[in-house]
Order: sequence, then structure tokens, then C-alpha cells
Amino acid sequence: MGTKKKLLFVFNPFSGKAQIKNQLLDIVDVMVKADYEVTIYPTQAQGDAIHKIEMEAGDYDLVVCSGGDGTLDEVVTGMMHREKKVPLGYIAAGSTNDFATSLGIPKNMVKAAETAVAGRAFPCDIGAFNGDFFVYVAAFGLFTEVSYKTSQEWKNVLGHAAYILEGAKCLHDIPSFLMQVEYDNVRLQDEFIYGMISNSTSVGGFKGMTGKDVLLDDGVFEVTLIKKPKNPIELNEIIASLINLVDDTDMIYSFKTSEVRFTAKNTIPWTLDGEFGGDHEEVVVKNLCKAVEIMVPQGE
Ligand SMILES: Nc1ncnc2c1ncn2[C@@H]1O[C@H](COP(=O)(O)OP(=O)(O)OP(=O)(O)O)[C@@H](O)[C@H]1O
Repeated sequence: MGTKKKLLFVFNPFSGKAQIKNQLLDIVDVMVKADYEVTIYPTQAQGDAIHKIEMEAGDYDLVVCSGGDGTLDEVVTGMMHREKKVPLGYIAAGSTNDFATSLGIPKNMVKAAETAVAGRAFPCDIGAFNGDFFVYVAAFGLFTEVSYKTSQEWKNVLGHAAYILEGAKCLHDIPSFLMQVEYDNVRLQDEFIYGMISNSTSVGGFKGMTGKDVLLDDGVFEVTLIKKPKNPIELNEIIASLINLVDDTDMIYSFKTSEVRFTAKNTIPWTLDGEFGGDHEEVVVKNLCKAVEIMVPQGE
């Protein structure tokens, strides 16, 4: 009768066109066959997963979550609120699966469930953002004007940035933010239309963000900052380098760092993992190296 391993399965029933509905039985079956006693919890509201994980994860050997970026963000945030962390499996169900792809987690939900129960625990870097947390991307500008929920657009963030810039009829249509940015021994001041701090191979594929350079457990983030174009030539230069994914313009800063501070005169809206992250005058982002263990396929 030995005591069985316990698994908490938290999922957003509405993520990605509610695709979990057709897969739930098979997913739970995989978990049970792996000898887990499974507790199933469909999230009941926004923010629910944070609380659930923070309060109850300690009662389990493994937490598995399913949903989009928003759900993963909430589950990781809840885990970060805990002293004792529990390994986390992720079954992506949203419209964008940048992060799951970065980790090599299968797109197929049942295969992802197999990875969750039989994979390898990978200690992954997590972002601290003022008092909050993010899993793979914090950003300001461009997107903050559009709905946070049209996550399709996060599929190719920089491609979408190019699209928005092309749609701007004149330079004044593009909101820009005067900011001081400090990292390592560098301090720069400039006017930016977009900024992104990321820990993922497929948010950018751009500049210093090439596949082989990006490691999710190296203690540093990739930072990309796009300067405000002062004339149509500069605008075209930015668009061209976003579309071609080449590092051939001084209109874009890109660097790696474990800590960066942004200071602005006015509050600026940010997004964390594609969800609204609040308005901030000052933002300090720190890389919390290997803070949460995420289950990835053996051999990844
Ligand atoms: N029962 C619920 N009712 C309303 N909102 C919920 C519920 N459960 C979770 N949410 C919220 O829905 C938001 C979106 O969730 P999630 O990111 O999982 O799905 P998605 O938007 O379909 O995915 P993606 O953004 O990757 O396309 C999250 O902020 C989450 O907190």
C-alpha cells in the first residue's frame, strides 16, 4: 500500500480554444500510469493559479500546469512566492508556445504530459521584475497599445513590431519613452519605442538572440531596445533589420545582462509574459538563476 507520489494538475479550461477538453482524459491517464495520485484543478478566475500554487504546491511531489503563457506565468509566480519549490511540468495549450518550444517540450498535449511525468528536471532562470516575476519575457512599447490578449502576436514579437512600424503613417504615431537604462557598468539614456528582456530562443532569433547563444539557465537575459526613429530613413532601417533579423543598425541596442534598471520620467505600461504587468516609472529586472525546475524531455 505504499504512499503514492502526489501530482497537482492545474489548468486553465479556456486556454487556446479550450483544447484541453478533448485531451484531459488521456493526460490524466498518463499521469496515473506513471504512478501518481492526481489532483485536478481547473482555474476559476484570473490570478487563481498564483494562490493555488503558493498555498498548496508543498503538498505535492510534482505540479503540472496547462494553459497559455498567462497560466504558466501565474503558476511560476505562485511557485516563486514559496520557500520550498516543487518541480513543474508544462503542457502548453495557448495560441503561442514560445517558451515550451524553447525548452523542447512537445506540442502534442499527451506527449507533453509524458514529459511532465517522465522527463528531466531542468533548473530554469526566472525573471524578477520589481515585486513581480516573469518566465520568459518582459517588455514595454508598441504592444502595450494593443490588446494584451491577442497573443497570436507574440508568436513573432519582432516580426510584429516591424508590422506595426510599417503601419505607422508618420513617426509621431509611434509612442516613445525617454529612459535611462543601467546594466553592469553601462549607463545609457535614449528615447525608445520598444524594449524587451527575454529568456527564450523563439521570442527573437535576432541579434545576440541567435539559437545557440541563448541559454535558459545561464543567469543572463537578452535585452533588445529599439530607439525612436528620427526620420523615415531610420524607421526603414529598423523595419528592415527586424524583418531580416540582422544586426546591421545602431538603432537597436542588444546585450546580455543579469540585472538591468530602467528609469523613466513618467509611468510606462509593461507586459510580463504577454499579460499586463503594470505601469512603472522605475523597473529593476534581475535574473534569478535556475530558480524553478521545469520538466523537459530526457536528453534535451
Ligand atoms: N476560469 C477563468 N476565467 C477567466 N479567466 C481565467 C480563468 N482561468 C484563468 N484565467 C486567466 O486567463 C488568462 C489567459 O490565460 P492563458 O494565457 O492560459 O490562455 P490564452 O490567453 O488562451 O493563452 P495564450 O495567451 O498563450 O494564447 C490568464 O490571465 C488567466 O489568469
